[in-house]
Amino acid sequence: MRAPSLNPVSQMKFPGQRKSKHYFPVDRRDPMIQPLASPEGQPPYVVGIDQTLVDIEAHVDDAFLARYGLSKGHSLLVSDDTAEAIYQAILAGQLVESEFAGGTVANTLHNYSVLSDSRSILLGVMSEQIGVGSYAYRYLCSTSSRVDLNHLQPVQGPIGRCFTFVTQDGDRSFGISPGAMNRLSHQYIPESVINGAAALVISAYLVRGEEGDTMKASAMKAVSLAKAAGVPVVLTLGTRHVIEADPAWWQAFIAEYVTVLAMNEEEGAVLTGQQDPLAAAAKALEWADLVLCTAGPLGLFMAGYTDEAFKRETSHPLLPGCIPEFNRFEFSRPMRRTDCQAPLAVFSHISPYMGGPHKIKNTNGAGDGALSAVLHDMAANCFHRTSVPNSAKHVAPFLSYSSFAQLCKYANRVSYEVLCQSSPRLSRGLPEREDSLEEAYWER
Ligand SMILES: Nc1ncnc2c1ncn2[C@@H]1O[C@H](COP(=O)(O)OP(=O)(O)OP(=O)(O)O)[C@@H](O)[C@H]1O
Ligand SMILES: O=c1[nH]cnc2c1ncn2[C@@H]1O[C@H](CO)[C@@H](O)[C@H]1O
Repeated sequence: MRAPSLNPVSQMKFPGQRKSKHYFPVDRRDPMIQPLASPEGQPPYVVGIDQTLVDIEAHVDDAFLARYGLSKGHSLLVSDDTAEAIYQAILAGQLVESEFAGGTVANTLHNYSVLSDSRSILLGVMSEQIGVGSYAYRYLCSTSSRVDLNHLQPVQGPIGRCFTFVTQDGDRSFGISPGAMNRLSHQYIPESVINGAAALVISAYLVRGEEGDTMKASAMKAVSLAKAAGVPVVLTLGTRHVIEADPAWWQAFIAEYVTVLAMNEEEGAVLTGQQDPLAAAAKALEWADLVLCTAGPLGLFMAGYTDEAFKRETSHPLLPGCIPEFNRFEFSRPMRRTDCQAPLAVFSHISPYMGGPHKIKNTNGAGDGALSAVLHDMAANCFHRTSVPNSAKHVAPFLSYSSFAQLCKYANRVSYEVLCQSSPRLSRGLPEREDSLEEAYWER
């Protein structure tokens, strides 16, 4: 097992220059501003709850998916018998490409920690007895040492398995064999950990359990604590099937608890009834404060609120869409609707970075990557607020350090990196400076 504590980190890596203009002015200090935090001050952390599982990746054809009742592009639970049959089939065909820690929230935390070089905390279960080479062992081996696993709940039995099937078009479909992944007890949701976080990340998958599973109740405890403490709750929708089972329940849940909603256009369509990702993001603003809607080869959209008093007009070309010139105020920074005296809805969009990688082998985790970038920017804002509280950046309670437009750029860049590394978990962060960026892309 790992050492109980992590290396002390008193700094946090900031999102960095994603454009030549200062994305974060790390080397330009305003002499009038005194940083107040002591050098020992701890940077913020992000906490998340996930179903602990390992992705077992295999490349198969559509007929294979049909044979085992899987749904293309989605995540379905499979019975123990089906899991065993699948496992034998992929072993016999020597189809296993990799076995790697997965889980949509855990991927997001891992990537957050890689990008920020900073701490995140994962809540979930972990097998009490771990043999070398077991799934639990692989899980621990492929999680960043910046992800704090000290609060995991020990359980009897295996963690979950996520058969990750990549088809020829690069799309991914999941079959989940849950093991003990849904047994998280509310006693392993520490109030102090939730209350001190820059954000709490959960996924819609957490409610998908069987009779007797405790995960949903534990997640509900966490969101209630976060709400009471004013900690932003970040919900990622995970897969269409979970939402379409009861969209009205999700709408009410989001309205009650969620600050930041992340979804792809399919999930957005079942939640809101709007096929168009921009329209879906706009509709979701009825319930959430900030929305990230990824749309595969179309890039991604963000929607949110800013106060009329702080709106900033873009210098980019105005874009057409179901909301004409929707990006007009994309240089504004997001705020909670209730923090705005006169809330103004703001939208932004970006096309895939460099048009997307030359060849995409696997799109698994591209959306999780985008969300980890948004979390990094939100946590950087918390860090800056405690370090330089009298900065003009904090005249209002903004949710992120950067504007909608910059958030889109950063999220999109991280998705591209996930696609290039062909893995939902980044093994390295982004370059400090993107020398090629200006000429190659932003200045185009
Ligand atoms: N085919 C593609 N070409 C170019 N860029 C892509 C492509 N697919 C995905 N991307 C990039 O990745 C981002 C996220 O993709 P996508 O909408 O597929 O995420 P997702 O379905 O939520 O993924 P996951 O659930 O596996 O994390 C997009 O906004 C885009 O920047
Ligand atoms: O039921 C689930 N719970 C948690 N994570 C899941 C589930 N199904 C799939 N993924 C995870 O989603 C990631 C890509 O977004 C994959 O890495 C996979 O592990």
